[in-house]
Amino acid sequence: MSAVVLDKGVVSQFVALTKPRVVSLVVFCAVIGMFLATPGLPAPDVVFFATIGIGLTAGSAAAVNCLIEQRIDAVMMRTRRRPLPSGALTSMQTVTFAFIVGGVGLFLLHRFVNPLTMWLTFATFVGYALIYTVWLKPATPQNIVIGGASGAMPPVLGWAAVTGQVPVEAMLLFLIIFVWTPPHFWSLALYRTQDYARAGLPMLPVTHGAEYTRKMILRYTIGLFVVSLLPYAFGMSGPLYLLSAAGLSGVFVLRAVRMLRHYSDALARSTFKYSIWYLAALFSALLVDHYLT
Ligand code: HEM
Ligand SMILES: CC(C)=CCC/C(C)=C/CC/C(C)=C/COP(=O)(O)OP(=O)(O)O
Repeated sequence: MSAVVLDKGVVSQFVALTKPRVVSLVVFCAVIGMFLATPGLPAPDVVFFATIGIGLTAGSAAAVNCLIEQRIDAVMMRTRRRPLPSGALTSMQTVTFAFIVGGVGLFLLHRFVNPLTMWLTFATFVGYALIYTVWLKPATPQNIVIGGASGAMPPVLGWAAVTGQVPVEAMLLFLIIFVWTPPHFWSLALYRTQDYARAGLPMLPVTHGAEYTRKMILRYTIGLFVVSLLPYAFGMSGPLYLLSAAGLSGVFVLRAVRMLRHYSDALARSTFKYSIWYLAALFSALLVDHYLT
């Protein structure tokens, strides 16, 4: 048994279950929320336990998603090599892992951070691992718009961890990720449409076609342009952030325009990658602005 547990290949399969790259950005946004929540520096122990607790719970949510979607993952080119469809891990191993990792995460939040953060993180877990995965994803092309609410929670969790409250500033950051999620996901869905069609999932390009999806991406990036300026409008950030947000969001809008006019899978793929750098850079700008201006 211990030989199996210590096997390096098995460990990397468990790590893969947690969707580590997605969770890294989730945790990054939560940590930025922690630093923005206070004029000085947040207590190091709170930052430490909140980061680990939110990261573990998010990883557990991703593992539950992998468990529930293993049959779907098996028919999509992008996901068929994941630990469950490839047979590297069993459902039982995944349930046990998700239960332990999520349980430890929530325990740390309750014991060393505060109960509000634990409950909000638990609600985020339920929102993604159950409501989005089981109910919304197979039911409606608006799945990621509604489900995006749980993906938008990380800065709120960070803020709650440090202050025990969820003020309007935290909700502005929620709004930014909420409006960012559709162009993030639909850019990928455009060049993965065949995958989603084969899996029978009602993603927007499958149900409404590529051109409609590209129009919606443009609308959301314009919305994101406006929403990304709100931290400045609300006096939460200064001119350094304003310039960064306008530049980053402007490039996103231009990319959406280009995708609408001259579509190629390569452009959609690079726009998807841009969406990830966009969020990381926007949140970094919030942080730099917070301490420098
Ligand atoms: C409901 C909301 C969301 C949906 C439906 C969604 C969908 C996706 C999908 C399908 C992928 C490709 C994953 C893969 O190839 O394994 C992806 C990648 C990614 N997502 Fe999202 N996403 C959402 C929210 C978020 C949020 C909130 C963040 C971070 C704050 C995020 C960060 C990332 C990152 C960093 C990647 C790249 C992973 C890699 O390079 O392997 N996503 N997303
Ligand atoms: C508890 C907590 C803080 C949770 C954070 C919420 C979270 C994990 C948000 C990210 C959402 C995500 C990984 C979407 C992938 O979509 P998908 O599952 O449809 O993608 P797939 O096709 O690659 O499985």
